[in-house]
Amino acid sequence: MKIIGMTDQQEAYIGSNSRKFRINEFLIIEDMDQGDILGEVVEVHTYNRYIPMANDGEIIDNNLIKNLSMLGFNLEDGTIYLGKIRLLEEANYPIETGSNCRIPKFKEVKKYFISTDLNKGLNIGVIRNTDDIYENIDEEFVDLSLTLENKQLIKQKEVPYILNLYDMHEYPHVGIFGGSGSGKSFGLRVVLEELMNKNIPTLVLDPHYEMDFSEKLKSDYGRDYTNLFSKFTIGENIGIDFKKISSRDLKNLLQTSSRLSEAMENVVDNLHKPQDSLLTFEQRLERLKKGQELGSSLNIKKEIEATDNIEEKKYLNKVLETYEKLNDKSPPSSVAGVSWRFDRLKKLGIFEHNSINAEEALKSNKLVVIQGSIKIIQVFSTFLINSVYEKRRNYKDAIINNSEEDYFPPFFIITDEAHNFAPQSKDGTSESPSKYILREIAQEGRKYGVFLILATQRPSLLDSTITAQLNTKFIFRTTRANDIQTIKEETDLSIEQTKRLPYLKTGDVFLSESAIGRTMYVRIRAAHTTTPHKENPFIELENRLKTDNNDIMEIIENYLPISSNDFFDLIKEIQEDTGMVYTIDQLRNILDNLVLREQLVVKKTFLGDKYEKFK
Ligand SMILES: Nc1ncnc2c1ncn2[C@@H]1O[C@H](COP(=O)(O)OP(=O)(O)OP(=O)(O)O)[C@@H](O)[C@H]1O
Repeated sequence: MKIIGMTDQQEAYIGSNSRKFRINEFLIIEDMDQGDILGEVVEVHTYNRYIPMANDGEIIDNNLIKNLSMLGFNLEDGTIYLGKIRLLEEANYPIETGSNCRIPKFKEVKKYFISTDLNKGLNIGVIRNTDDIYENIDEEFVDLSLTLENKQLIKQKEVPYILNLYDMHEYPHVGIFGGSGSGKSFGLRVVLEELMNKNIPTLVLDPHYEMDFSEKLKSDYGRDYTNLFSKFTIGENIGIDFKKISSRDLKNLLQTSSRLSEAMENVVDNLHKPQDSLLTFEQRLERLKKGQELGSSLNIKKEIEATDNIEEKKYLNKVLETYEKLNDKSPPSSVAGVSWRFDRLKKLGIFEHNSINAEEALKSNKLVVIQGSIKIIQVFSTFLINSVYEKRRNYKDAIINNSEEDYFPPFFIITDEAHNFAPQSKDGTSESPSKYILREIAQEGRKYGVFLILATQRPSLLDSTITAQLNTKFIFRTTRANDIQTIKEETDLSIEQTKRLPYLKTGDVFLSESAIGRTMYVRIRAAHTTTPHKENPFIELENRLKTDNNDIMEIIENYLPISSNDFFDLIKEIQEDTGMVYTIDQLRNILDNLVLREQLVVKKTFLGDKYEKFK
């Protein structure tokens, strides 16, 4: 392996008669004057003079070919392997043409690959094309994980990629970008497992209901995560204490079913009082509606006079009081709009629970998964994130102000589909309630030890203020031009790497950590746990059909052989025996289906069709 052609202080071309170069592999150039210099292969080509190909002029020009001959390459001898090598650190002078190149030893390059101790980092995967270096790696980095290639679990054979957790104090937030099926959710799962391994309190918003860690991929691979996470579903076992919400929170919550008009927003502002309980708010709303149904103060007063029932009188007096206070500012149509939205919200069960258990789980260093639809998570998470962020902030501020405040730990907030929680503003599109708190954390969370990991298929739709604060980025396969454009602007990916983005294999990722200042080509390790949605839907359908058919066969078997003339009596019999009711057509369909699945055979007789067991 030799340096060929024109060189400069950053780049050089390399050629070999026998060794193929691989993209992203690391090589040492033994520069005759400057000593050993480390570089990374960023482009690879092969050249064969007997099979000339049009080239874009980047590498192979006539000068280069002359140069190759002068350096002793035998051009008559078939293929020459060529590569472009980029130095990790700029050299003082252009690299000497003709210098030899060699594969580095692990200890020579360790500092470029491993930026932290194992116990201070997250074991994310392996650095691609480092198998030569892995051969003499330190013992502590051997067999840290498996990779999953073509559905096979493979022993580690490359240098591990350890994401520097402790450096997040300085470079706090992470973006995970990639198109559909590129391996984003899988990568997120690996990061979450690693955070659980380190007992880092983490709040995960899970609109896909996929973040469960109870099922292991393989019994002897990775630890058991069952006790390290708690899962909550909004409306089922987590919700909002109504007493704690502000009018703004309530407006946001009401928007989940559909947008509030300005008039409706005013109704909420007038109707909601601080410290309202669910009951006091509901009663006030109901009284206003009742007053508006009666139509005027005079009508309400007439009703009061007309009734002898003391309770009824009391109630109507309150109706009158509410009506006189609020009617002017509350058009009945807007009150009705608020009222049905409120009923819908209540039906979600969101006010029947609080978030104390989730906050306690965070305080005991667990990973807390919040599940629900995107819309409901948008609103609920705004409330929850505000609440926990405030607790953490108060605690940290209290230390500075020498005052007392309950301890609340540093924590991560993680979400998939982040562009839904913090969308980039475009004229006329609606904002997400969660955007402002996420933006605030993106800008000042570092001060308080609150970190974001935001995953999205559509980086171009994510709020750009937030994107700009994401210091570490995982970039999986991306094909959309405008997302690639955003990635170009927001990361330090080289032109060659950007060109490769649409072709990356699922699970391969460009990982760019500000702390390192360089982008690595990494394969995400096999996760220790599996997603609950792993079943192929077509296999699910097939299994379902099999079970249905077996169930029905168990019933039908008792009545065989069956003649089509007896269908009517048979239906009655089946109903008496099992309670199942079929029409003649349904029964015929069932039997024909069992024939198709070779559980029955049908014979044509002069008395009609006769169904018998398949032998
Ligand atoms: N690192 C990996 N190693 C092996 N297989 C992987 C890896 N990452 C992803 N896969 C497989 O590829 C498939 C798609 O991955 P994943 O669900 O993570 O995609 P995604 O980018 O999140 O897509 P979407 O945004 O549509 O949910 C999964 O079945 C997963 O098992």
